[in-house]
Amino acid sequence: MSLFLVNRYLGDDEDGVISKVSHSQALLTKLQQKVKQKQRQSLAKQRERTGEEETEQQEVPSETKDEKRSSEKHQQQKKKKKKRKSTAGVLLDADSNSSEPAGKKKRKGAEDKKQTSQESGQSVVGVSPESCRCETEREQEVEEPNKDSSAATGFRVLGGFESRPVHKAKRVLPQWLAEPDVIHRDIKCNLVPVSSVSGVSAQLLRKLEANGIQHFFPVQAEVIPAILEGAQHGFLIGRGGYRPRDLCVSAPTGSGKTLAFVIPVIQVLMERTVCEIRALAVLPTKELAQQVYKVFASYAEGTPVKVVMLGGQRSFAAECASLSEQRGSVRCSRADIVVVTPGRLVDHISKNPGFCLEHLRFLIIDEADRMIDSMNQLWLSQVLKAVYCSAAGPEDRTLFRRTKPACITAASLSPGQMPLQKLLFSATLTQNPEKLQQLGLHQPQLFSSVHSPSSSMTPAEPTHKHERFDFPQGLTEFYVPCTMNKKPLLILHFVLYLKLRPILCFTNSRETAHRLYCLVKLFGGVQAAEFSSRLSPGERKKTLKDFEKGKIQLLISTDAAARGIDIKDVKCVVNYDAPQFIRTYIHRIGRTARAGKPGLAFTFLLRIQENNFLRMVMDAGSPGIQRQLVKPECLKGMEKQYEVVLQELADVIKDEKSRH
Ligand SMILES: Nc1ncnc2c1ncn2[C@@H]1O[C@H](COP(=O)(O)OP(=O)(O)OP(=O)(O)O)[C@@H](O)[C@H]1O
Repeated sequence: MSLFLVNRYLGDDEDGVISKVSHSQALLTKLQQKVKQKQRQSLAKQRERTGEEETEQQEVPSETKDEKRSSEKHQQQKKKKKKRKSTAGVLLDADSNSSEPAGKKKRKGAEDKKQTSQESGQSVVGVSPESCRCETEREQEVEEPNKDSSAATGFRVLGGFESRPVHKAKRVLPQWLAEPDVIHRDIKCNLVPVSSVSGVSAQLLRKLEANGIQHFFPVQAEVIPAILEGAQHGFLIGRGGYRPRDLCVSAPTGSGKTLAFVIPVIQVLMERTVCEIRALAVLPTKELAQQVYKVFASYAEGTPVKVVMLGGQRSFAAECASLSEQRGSVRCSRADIVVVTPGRLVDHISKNPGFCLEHLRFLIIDEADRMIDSMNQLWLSQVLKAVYCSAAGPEDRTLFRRTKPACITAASLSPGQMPLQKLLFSATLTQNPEKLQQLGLHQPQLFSSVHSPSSSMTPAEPTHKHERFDFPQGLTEFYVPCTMNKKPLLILHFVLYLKLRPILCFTNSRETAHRLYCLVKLFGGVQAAEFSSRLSPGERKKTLKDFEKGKIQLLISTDAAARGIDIKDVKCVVNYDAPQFIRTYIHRIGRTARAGKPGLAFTFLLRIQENNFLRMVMDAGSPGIQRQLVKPECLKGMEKQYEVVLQELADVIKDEKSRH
């Protein structure tokens, strides 16, 4: 049985006369006949009107008779048609009804056409087949408007073809970036008692309290439960057999992001039986890796969890020995958590056969935006290769297995998949989806405290031109208009007379840092130190320790200390050289006003730098930067000594250059 029946119009006679001829031929002949009839009919009418009827009768009597007959027949046919159409019209929608009957329109149109052709002097008598076809076409043209009318055809005409203005495509953020889980900005007003966050063991709670932590900061209160939730059925299998979502955390400098991953990772790994590398924390510099290692080690103490740091301070062989040992023919891991810099990580993946990442559960990427920028080192692809190197084949019968992430199907989830979860942290996490895409995130979830148009907008709104970041609540920003030669006097004025110490002072190059350090030392009266790649890792470590202990009043540093370094009670940050990029500015000033405490940030600006710098800061979402003028009289007293010191400095630098 056919589902659809297609009825074709075969003319008025459906008596089977044309059944032997092909339908199309029959239709064509019929149409041609009709055209002729119409032509004759209209000709006759015209003659009647112009009084030429008699003459015409003499000339073509037989034709006229025929015409009359055909005209009568035609009239009858039209009546029939009209009748049918009016019946069809009853079935049509109200909007398809035409005020004027279609047949009438058709006639009127045809008549109008004829009139026009006569006016233009065209003879209708003896119409050639060519002109006949032309006339037919014209008639069809006149009929066009009637085609629109569904009343004429009996079919409903569907709409939606009218042209509309084309709108320019808007750029939209993926939903997970546009609608993040919001982290409260104000630390002090949103403290959460540590005991009220479920899933943290009594042992860790005791440790937190012993370290003076009674409350979790907002970022910790949000992120710790989220990580624990992804591992609530253990670290070997995701919730419901699925891979947990990767997490991205964007919260201000000093807001406590380190503990937000340290606590849940240790909590999850405390329940492990076999020691294998299950968490890898990757940080851009040795100092930062050292700092994060310390926090991990402090909370892992007293638990079975073992933490190892790979930062290049020890020999490669010593690091290998700390990672695994050989017991007979079996390799045994000696680390559950490894804290590492990208360079050293790649070294161990490629050169250390005892470095096994096949059991990795957490990949923590701290200072994630910087790590994305250093992606050209290809460390991430090396890690993923090492994680999935022994991807099991179909013959594998182990309880849990590890296969490269692909489409989720019933078959792909059986046996259970050992998940790898990426955890990204930064104070200036990029919201550029193209950059984040390089990390191959799985159903990412964003935690952010940035209430900027770019993050609060709906996915349908365009992205904001400038990236916006969150600034620490307790921070007050200033800029100090100055000239190049007054900068050293200004910094001395800050330390000696304003007593803003300890000061962390940033320069744009290690040469400037060194010159300034030498100058301040020659000037005297200030305990100063420098911090840059001029120093060995050991010297840098000692310098930071002395600064933390309060032995150094003025630490002059390159951007080596701009990111992540957590030094308690830095009262003031000075940008001796204005930073070129907003991210650098945010990380530099974030060395003060940490953990909800107050702090001051000053930026020395030359006249030509003012406009661009201030615009950059305001565009980034700064709550406001105030102008701080230092009167020339305040510096007058130091000028004489400064001139002398400048002479000495030239000799010192010359001396140093000759020695190298
Ligand atoms: N719940 C808490 N209670 C009290 N102090 C805390 C708490 N959490 C973290 N801190 C302290 O706050 C300081 C800043 O923490 P942390 O270094 O983790 O900040 P961060 O967000 O990683 O900053 P950055 O972006 O600059 O790296 C540290 O000294 C830390 O000990």
